[in-house]
Parts: sequence; C-alpha cells; structure tokens
Amino acid sequence: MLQTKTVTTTTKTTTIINKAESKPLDLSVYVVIDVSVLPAGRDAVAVAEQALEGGATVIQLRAKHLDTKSFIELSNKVKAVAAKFGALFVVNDRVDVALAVDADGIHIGQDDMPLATARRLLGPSKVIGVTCSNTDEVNSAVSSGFANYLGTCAVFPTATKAYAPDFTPLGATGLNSLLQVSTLPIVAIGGINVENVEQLIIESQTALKTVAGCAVVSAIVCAQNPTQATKDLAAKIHPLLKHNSESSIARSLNPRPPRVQLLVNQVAQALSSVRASTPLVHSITNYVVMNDNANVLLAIGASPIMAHSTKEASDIISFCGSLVLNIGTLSDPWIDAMHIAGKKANSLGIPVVLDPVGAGATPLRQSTCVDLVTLIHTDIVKGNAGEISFLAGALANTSGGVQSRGVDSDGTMSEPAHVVRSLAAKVNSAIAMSGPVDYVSDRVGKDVVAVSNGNEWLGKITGTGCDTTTLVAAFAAALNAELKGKSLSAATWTASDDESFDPYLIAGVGGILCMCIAAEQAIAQGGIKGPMSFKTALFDAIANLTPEMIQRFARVDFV
Ligand SMILES: Nc1ncnc2c1ncn2[C@@H]1O[C@H](COP(=O)(O)OP(=O)(O)OP(=O)(O)O)[C@@H](O)[C@H]1O
Ligand SMILES: Cc1ncsc1CCO
Repeated sequence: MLQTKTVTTTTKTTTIINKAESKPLDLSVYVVIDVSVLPAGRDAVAVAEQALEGGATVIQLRAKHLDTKSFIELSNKVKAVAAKFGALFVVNDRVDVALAVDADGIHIGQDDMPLATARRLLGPSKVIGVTCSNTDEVNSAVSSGFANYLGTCAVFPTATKAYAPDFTPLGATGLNSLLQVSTLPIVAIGGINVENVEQLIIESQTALKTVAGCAVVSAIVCAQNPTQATKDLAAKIHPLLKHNSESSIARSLNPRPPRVQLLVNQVAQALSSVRASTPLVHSITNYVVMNDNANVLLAIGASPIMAHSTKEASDIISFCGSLVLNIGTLSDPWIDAMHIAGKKANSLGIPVVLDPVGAGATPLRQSTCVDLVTLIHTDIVKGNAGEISFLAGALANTSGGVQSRGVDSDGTMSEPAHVVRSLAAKVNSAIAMSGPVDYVSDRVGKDVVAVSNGNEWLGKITGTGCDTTTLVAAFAAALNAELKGKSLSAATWTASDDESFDPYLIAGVGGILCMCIAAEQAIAQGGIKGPMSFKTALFDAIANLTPEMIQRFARVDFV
C-alpha cells in the first residue's frame, strides 16, 4: 500500500429485512405427522406429544385427505402441544389452515401455492419451507428471497409419498449437490431412519455445511415407542450437525433481497466461468507486485502474462482476454506500452482494467492516469478511495464533470457511492473503490454495490489492492469471452432491465469478493503468525475458493 493512500471510507450500515421471528430456527429433528400413515387407532396429537418428548424440534402436520374443518381442529391441538415444548409447528401445503390457526409456518411443494403468494399471505414473520428436487429449484427458491428453509424430495426409497415410476431417490450424492448451491438450510426427507441417518449426513456434507436436519415420517409415527424412536434419532443427528454455523441460521432468518441474491448468484457463476475458461490476462503492472499478481491469477484459475515492451505490447494483447494497466512504478517506455496495448485492446473489444496506483501523488502519476482514462477507453477502474477521489476531482472541470465531494478533512469519504456513481458515468467505466467497505459502480452509475467483506489483514501486506485488480481482470476476461460466445458483447451492455447487471459490475464485485473471502478463510484456518504466513494462507485460500463460498459468505448490498 502506498503511503499516499490515507483516505478511508465511512462504514455503511446495511438494512436487512427480518422475515421471520428471531427465535432460532432449529430444524434438526423434524417430525412429520402424516395422518394417512398413522397406524389404526393412533392419535395424531398423542404421537406429536411423544415425538416432542423425545426431542423433536419441528412438528409438521400433513393431512391431505382431511376436510378443512377437521384439519383446522387437529392443527389447533398439535400447535398447542408443540408450543408447550417450544417447538416449531408447521402445516403442510395448506396456507389457509396455517393462517386459520396462526401456525409458525408452512411447508409447500413445487406444485402448491407459489412461494411469493404464500409469503404475501403469511407475512414476513412466518417460516416458509419449500420442497426442492434439483439445483434449479434450489436456486429459484433461494433467489426468490421468500423461503426460510428447503426440504428435499425423497433421499431414499419410501412408501410414504407417491413418486413417478421413473423417480430416482436423491441419495447422499444428490443431497450434496443441493447443499453445494443452497445458502438456505436444507432438511433431508424420505426413507430416513435410525439406521441410515448418520451415513446420509456424513456422505452428503460439503466442505462447509451439513443438512440442517432430517425429517422422518413412518420411522416415528409407526414406531412402537415414538418417544424412544425420536430420542434415538436425535442422538444420531445432533453430533453430526457441527458445520451449521450461526451464519446459516442468520441467512435463513434474513434472506437476501431477491435482486441481491441474483447478483450473488451471478458472481458465484462467474467464478465457475473463470475456472472453466482459464483466461489469459496481459498485465503491464508495477514491479513490486508483478510476481504476486501472476500467482494470484494462477490461483484463481486464470493465466498470467506480464509484458512491458513497446515492441510487443500490441502482439501480446491480441491473444489475451483482458489487459491490466497499473501505474505503480512508472517509466516513460512503460507508459508508451500502456497506450499501445490499451488502444489495441479497445480495437479488439478486449476489456481494459486500470489501477491508478498513487494517482494524485506526483504530476507524472496525475497526468498518466488522466491520459489513460481519456485517450484510451478503460472498462473498469479499480483503486483505493484516495486514488478514485483524485480521478473524480481531476475530471471535475472537464465537460459533464464529476463533483468530487470525496475526501473530508478527517480523511474519511462521506459520499462514496456518489463518487463512484458519478465517476463511472463520466468515464463510462465500472468503478471499484477499495476501503473498509468496497464500492463498485456499473458503467452508467445505475447500480452501486457495497461489499462489506473487508479485512484489515489485507492492508498488512503490500499489493493486495493490485492483486484484487488482476482478479477483477480475470473475471472481466471470462465474462467478456462468455458473452462473445453467445454473439453478444460486454462492451454493448445497456442498463435497460432490472434483471441484467453490467458484466463489469459483476467482474468488480467478483474480484473483490474473491480476495476478501479468501482473507476470511485464511484467517479462519488459524496458524497465522504475521504478514508472511497470512500471505501464504491467502494465496492458498484463493486457490481453494468455491462458488459455494461466494454464495455463503458474500456480504453485499445495493446502495
Ligand atoms: N481499513 C480497512 N478495513 C478492512 N478492510 C480493508 C481496509 N482497507 C482496505 N481493506 C480491504 O483491503 C482490500 C485492499 O484495499 P486497499 O485499499 O488496501 O488497496 P490498495 O491501497 O490499492 O492496496 P495496494 O496498493 O497495496 O495494492 C480492499 O478491497 C478491502 O476489502
Ligand atoms: C509499494 C509500491 N510502490 C509502488 S507500487 C507499490 C505496490 C502497491 O501498489
């Protein structure tokens, strides 16, 4: 980090709508009282009570063939026993019954009432669970922002529910795929019993999470002793749910707003695209960070080429996916090479990412970065608050100029979103501004995203901002190539509809999230003794990042 960079941004408080009651959502031992499965002469309320005595944390009442009046009467009784044990009471399918008895929540299937309608009718405080059989259904339920948890289709063969003749149970592998993509808790169901539950949880778990619980029907309602059967099951389940961190419960109680979730989905998907396409990134960067930048690119799954000669700049960029121009250690021939490569990249539709290191510090840096944003077209400018503020100020007096209200006397920035938004519109580039909270604007200043995953450790080693810039360039290259493959172009993106984000906004957020989440992972693994062991752990963590980690740990918001 250059000493001239003293500006920090003020932290923004994000508002998250709390959609469910703040009592912990314990889905671990989830007992479904299916009236049609109850052995003759058994009373649903008595079985519910026995299961609760054995440690059931949720009781779901399923009564497909019961008339409405009887369903409501029974629900009232089961709700009362669940309340006595502090357990969650959930009605299967019937939103009207859930409303009539003021149940804690509802569980619906894909063919029942649409999720959005159920949420509208039930209001923000009720728990909604939805059955998902595949990753598309999981993605759709998660991105809707209306569900609190997900249930699966049958994990094992079961006679309790009728499935199509060609239905194949999910098994532990199928359950694992759903866990990989879901940021919501998942409850497994179908043929689970005390014999198979441990193996299912262990075999299905991902590096980051297990199921939130297991739901059982006949193993409890048909058991000789439902209390003992529930106790036995609970004893097997509880020790294995260790991966379910509080953040997963928090996410289920505070689902991301739908558009934020859509953005996170696209960023996670973009990481997969980087890994799948291994884009080649041409960097004309400073010699302090050159080797690190190359290694960071390899770690994220891209390929580096560092080339400064004016004699080959044009040739090199012609076969690369993106270009990084970093003004950290300038010399005249390097500046010439930047212009040559930049112009060639522009002519070929290759994204150009500028890091205006130390932008305002000297007249050379001032004129170089102003020339670069005006004489060539930059697609993304990524700098710290001081650098972005300088650029905004320097362009303030040019036509359509940016009013730089950036830096206050105490070194903080009072309106970071305004600064990135207006600079973006001025230079038609996405702007990524680093600090305790990172801010990224799309190229027209319509969407501005605050990324709150900042980590002070990133300031303890030199060049993490420059490393982030190269990650942003890897994302830009992969996304541009993907659009070209569809005969589209990142260059011609227009801010016409709410569903579509600027690919270079995704690239900016993607690069920043990868660096910040990798830092979190590096620290979480322990063993950091100081800056150098942090650096080693950080580079390893970048290599080990998964789209699932982006889904799970991204803290982003539109501002
Ligand atoms: N005070 C802070 N608290 C928490 N996180 C921070 C803080 N400052 C920066 N960061 C994080 O560190 C990352 C690097 O940002 P920084 O502003 O240090 O870049 P930079 O100045 O361009 O670095 P360099 O020039 O060393 O490459 C940011 O993306 C941000 O997430
Ligand atoms: C320390 C330093 N000096 C010029 S560039 C650089 C790396 C941080 O950008």
